[in-house]
Amino acid sequence: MLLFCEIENPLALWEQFKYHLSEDYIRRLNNNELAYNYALAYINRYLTLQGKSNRDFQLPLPTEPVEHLIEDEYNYDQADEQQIANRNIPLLNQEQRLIFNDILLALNENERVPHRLFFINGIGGAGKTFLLNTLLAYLLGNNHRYIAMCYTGIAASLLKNGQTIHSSFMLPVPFLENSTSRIRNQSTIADNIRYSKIIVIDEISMVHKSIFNEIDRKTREIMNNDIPFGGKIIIILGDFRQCAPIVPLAGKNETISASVKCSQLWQYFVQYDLVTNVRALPQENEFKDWLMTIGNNSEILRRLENSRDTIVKIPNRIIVEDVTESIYGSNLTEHDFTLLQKAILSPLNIHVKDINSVVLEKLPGRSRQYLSVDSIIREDDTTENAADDLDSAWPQDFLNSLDAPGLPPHILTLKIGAVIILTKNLDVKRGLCNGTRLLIHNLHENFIEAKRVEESNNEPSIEFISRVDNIALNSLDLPVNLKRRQFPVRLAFAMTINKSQGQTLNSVGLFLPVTVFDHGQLYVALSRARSFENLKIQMINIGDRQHVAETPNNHSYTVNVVYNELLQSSIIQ
Ligand SMILES: Nc1ncnc2c1ncn2[C@@H]1O[C@H](COP(=O)(O)OP(=O)(O)OP(=O)(O)O)[C@@H](O)[C@H]1O
Repeated sequence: MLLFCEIENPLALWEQFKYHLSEDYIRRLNNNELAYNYALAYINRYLTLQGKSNRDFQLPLPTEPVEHLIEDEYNYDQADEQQIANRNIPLLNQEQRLIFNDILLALNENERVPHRLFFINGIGGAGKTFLLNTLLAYLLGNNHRYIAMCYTGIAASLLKNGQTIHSSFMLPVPFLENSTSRIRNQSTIADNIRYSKIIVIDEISMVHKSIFNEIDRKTREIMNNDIPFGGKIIIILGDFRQCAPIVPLAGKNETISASVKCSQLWQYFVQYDLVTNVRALPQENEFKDWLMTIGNNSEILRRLENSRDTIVKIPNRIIVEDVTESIYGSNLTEHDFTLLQKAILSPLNIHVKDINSVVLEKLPGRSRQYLSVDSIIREDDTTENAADDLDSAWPQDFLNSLDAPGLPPHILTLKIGAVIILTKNLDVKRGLCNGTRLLIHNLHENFIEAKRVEESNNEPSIEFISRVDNIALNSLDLPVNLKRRQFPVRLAFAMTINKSQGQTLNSVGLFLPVTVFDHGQLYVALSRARSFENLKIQMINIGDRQHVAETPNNHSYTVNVVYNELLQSSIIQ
């Protein structure tokens, strides 16, 4: 609430509810005043992870130094973790075991492994998460501290004590070329980094080089030395066939240059490969092999003249005329959880929106509209006159018409039974992240009830989503920043390919009214599916760039964009 709901008087709220907020501590400590201190310290620690503190909300700080006494962010039972590690270590396959053993040798400063920087190059389904969680359980089982972070909240929620990179290192959003971490060297977060032996960064292909360099700079500063990453063991993981860091309006060179492979630090990493797909069933191997040819761009039908793009074959058996009909059929029913396993992907937002409206129509029942309240973010010292000027320069109608990736729409049209996606990290630890998909259970005036199915638990859990302030910082190409008060959700029967990275789906439709335009997009879209059987593609003929075969003997084909430089082990600039 403090972070997203602009509460007018947080102190009054605290005074009214402090007993309830501190109940657990009161029961344990039998001392109300001390318990309030613990609760305030807990709130402050949570806010610190988001770059704020109690002071920002006029809330008191604890009057006694209890910060170090509140439960550790690390929520674990050492014996349990040891058990998990003991169970999983014998299961590691040869590739996983080699990496695991080398990391332990580095941890024990054994001279057989003199390097401390590991890059694990893994295709999807090669067991990266399994290996990581085994390693993390081993570390916790032996009381070693670590930091596990990912580019997206969704991936972070799959790792034990995982967090996003931005919150682990308190990086501003957006992170600009000369932005820096806001961690104070004397803070608990700095201590956590100081005493962690290992730092893990997953989804490394999406991480911008300047973020990577800043993590290195900050770690050296905290460790007070000049060794790469302060001498810590760094484990980075990823698949560079997937989408690269997002750089607005970037061409090929800017995109490549934003990759961590172009950082000076890349040369110090030792590469390990995980190439065996542990997840694929034998009957899916043909599909996996085809995916690799797309990801590596190794079977090119032809090259387009004067273009970086290449043309690849698409098997005719997965081409359909109407992908919406193929994936969703004619009618949908409410409370159908299988919808969460389906999605139609497309390169551009405009087409995604159209499909979402079409599929929403297929659901029975009346739709409900929620309108946002939009405003321009004002500086704290804006005078009343200046505020009036701002309001007349940026009228409501114009603000309402703005749309930016990551921002919910001004007019949000929903129905019970619709699939939605969160546009904000609400609670990474509980898996409520930017990218989490949920099914609407009920719609109310001031909140939405939605259900999701967690991987570890087949019983759907119910979540309550309320309106929050959604901020579009520097993403609208405007000299001002927009604040939109709206439920942080969008419809998600369809989504953009970039947004789908990291999603696992049982039934995937790909809609290509335009061809893909960025590195890795075709591979990411196709690899959301697990076999040819659950993948359907609808394409529109676009000259020599994309074509649907008229006869079974003809090829269907489309554009594939792969920057080979990103697939090489190092990039010479
Ligand atoms: N050594 C192993 N023994 C038993 N099961 C394993 C092993 N390695 C991986 N698995 C299982 O294989 C499946 C795929 O592994 P995992 O999710 O770790 O792959 P991944 O590389 O993280 O995939 P993705 O990149 O697609 O998320 C999971 O169900 C995992 O539990």
